[in-house]
Amino acid sequence: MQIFNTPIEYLKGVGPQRAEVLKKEIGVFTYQDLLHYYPFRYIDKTRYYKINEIGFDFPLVQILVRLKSFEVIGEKQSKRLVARVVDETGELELVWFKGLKWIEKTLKINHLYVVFGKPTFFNGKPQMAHPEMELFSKESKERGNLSLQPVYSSTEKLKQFSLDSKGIQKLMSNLLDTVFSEIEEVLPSYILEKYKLLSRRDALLQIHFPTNSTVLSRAQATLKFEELFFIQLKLLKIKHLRTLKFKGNVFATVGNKFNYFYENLLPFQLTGAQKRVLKEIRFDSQKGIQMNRLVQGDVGSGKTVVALMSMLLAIDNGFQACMMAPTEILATQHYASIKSMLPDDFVNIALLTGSTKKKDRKKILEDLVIGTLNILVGTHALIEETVVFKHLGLAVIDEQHRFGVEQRAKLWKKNLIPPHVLVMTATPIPRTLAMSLYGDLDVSVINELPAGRKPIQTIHLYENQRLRMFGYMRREIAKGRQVYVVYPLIQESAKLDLKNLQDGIEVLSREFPLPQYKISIVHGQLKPDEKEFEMQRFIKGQTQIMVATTVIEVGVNVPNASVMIIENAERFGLSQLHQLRGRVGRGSEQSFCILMSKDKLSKEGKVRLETMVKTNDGFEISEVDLQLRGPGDIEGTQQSGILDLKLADLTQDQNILHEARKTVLEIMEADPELQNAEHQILGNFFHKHNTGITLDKIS
Ligand SMILES: Nc1ncnc2c1ncn2[C@@H]1O[C@H](COP(=O)(O)OP(=O)(O)OP(=O)(O)O)[C@@H](O)[C@H]1O
Repeated sequence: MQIFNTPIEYLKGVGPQRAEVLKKEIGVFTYQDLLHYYPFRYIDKTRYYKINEIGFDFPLVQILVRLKSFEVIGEKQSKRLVARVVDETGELELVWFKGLKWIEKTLKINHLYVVFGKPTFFNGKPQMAHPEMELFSKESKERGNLSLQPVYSSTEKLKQFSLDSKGIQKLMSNLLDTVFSEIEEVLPSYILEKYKLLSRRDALLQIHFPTNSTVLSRAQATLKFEELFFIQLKLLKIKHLRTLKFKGNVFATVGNKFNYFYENLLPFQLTGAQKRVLKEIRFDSQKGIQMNRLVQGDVGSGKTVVALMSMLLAIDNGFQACMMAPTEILATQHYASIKSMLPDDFVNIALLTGSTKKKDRKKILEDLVIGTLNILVGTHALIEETVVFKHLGLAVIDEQHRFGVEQRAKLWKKNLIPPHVLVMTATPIPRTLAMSLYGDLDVSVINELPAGRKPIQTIHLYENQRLRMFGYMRREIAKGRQVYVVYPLIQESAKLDLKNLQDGIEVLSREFPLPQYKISIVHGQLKPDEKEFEMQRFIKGQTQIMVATTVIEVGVNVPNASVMIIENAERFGLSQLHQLRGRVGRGSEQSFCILMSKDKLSKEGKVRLETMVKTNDGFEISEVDLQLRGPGDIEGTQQSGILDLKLADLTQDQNILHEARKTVLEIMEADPELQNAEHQILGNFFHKHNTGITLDKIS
């Protein structure tokens, strides 16, 4: 095993200088790092193309040509090296914009070259920019036998040390010579057989030196499976260790508060999905095992009431509960909506945020320690050291996936027996991401909207159709409804944001003048109490229009609002648009979402707006979002470690992820300690590669 940790300078063909560049440029420090430096594509080398075959939109090709001439032309930015190459059918231009000096030095007139690249047409002539090229030699003829030529990504700096794709491949060949016999299997053989995976040795060999495309696909599938399998194993192992280490508070009874609320106070019938999720929570919380559950529900699906009833359950069993929200506005909103559902002296409930006054804060903390405070709602202020509960039984985190495994663990530090944890997310997360990001949690889904909701109608309008937008606003306000108008927040320029907003307000105030119409304005530059004041005016129905930057994005609940207008909608991400739209359609009347955009949209911007018009389904939207942006840009993924994926791609490899997770679940069910003979191999891998999972880490 240790051989894989050998520093890369010891590999034949590397040495100290190249080692430095490999480390700096592509993070390759050890043999192992290089072994997992996979090609990012393969060139079909079964043939050489002729220049006169090259057409528009051609794939990567390999051609055999003679170099006739080259020269550096242009100034500054447009400075480039242009080379003229020919074969018996025609002439082609090769162009480089970077690394000119280096390339110029290596080119040899009248020699034969093998050139790879993606051809295009420029000014009517075939051209190839930044091609890879090597002198034609006996060796390249032989390597031509490899029908699929791997391409490794390289950098200008690496190339200066002859580590272009070919150079890296040479190192790979040396590496495999050295370590091949040491590569050990990591997956049990029954899994390899079941999924027709290659042995690990073959997979690693084939991914770097593929014999043909069929074997290559199997090699890729094998390594992807392995990668995703071990992430899942890690997550589910955390979960298992947690159950071993922590007893859970037992919520044995469904008591008076819960029942009274359900029978007398609940203003509507729970949906089937809400009931099911509550049942799951009740079942979990009476087992004596700490609950860690994710409740996923689309916007407006009624998560707050589920959270509240779970908290009542905790209180009925002699515990306290807390609810944590990512922003002050949201925490305040949760606090207000919970209070509004309960009579005054039903439970003791308080709000704690960064702007709670010193005196109030002191009283809250005292009540918390002696246990007279039942529910504490707040922001991240709740996990500060000074906040001490007498007996915290349940923590609800309304988190919009801002918390990863480790952050959640912070909450548990507060208690000998950690509280049950309920994570609520409104933005639907694509299934694959949810599995990876929250793989250690049990998942409940509220997949049903309250009865009587009409699907929101979404309309996309361009600037020259603004009058129609005013029309919608007037009509709805005349019916007694309220309207949101939202402007994007351009983080880099708070001033510009404000200007945008102010211009918008000016126009709106002209169209909707006082005293008939009243407008609330909320933006990031206001103090918390000013924001709160403006929000309250709108919530209470004293104003009909709420103009805001995206501060209202999540969680605001004004059922009477029926129009959501989003200005510069093309600037928003899909999940944000969906969240914003979710602020309307929360009552029983027909609601509208109007997406205002500029005329010229990018391709992606167009897809986003079309998707919004087409569907109201948050899960569908999140899948499109994942495809457009990739997992890296989706909030929360940073902390999860799933971005370190070397090969697997969460968008394309959903099936593999699914199967990997299923396999791990079966293993953890049957043999959680990984002691069976067939699973020892997994235990070994786990310990050797230490994935960072120890009891300390999760305590
Ligand atoms: N079963 C139900 N029947 C009717 N109305 C309901 C039901 N459950 C919740 N509601 C109402 O629907 C609205 C949305 O509920 P809630 O605020 O809990 O949604 P949410 O899931 O938190 O959504 P978001 O993430 O968008 O804030 C509220 O006005 C709430 O009172």
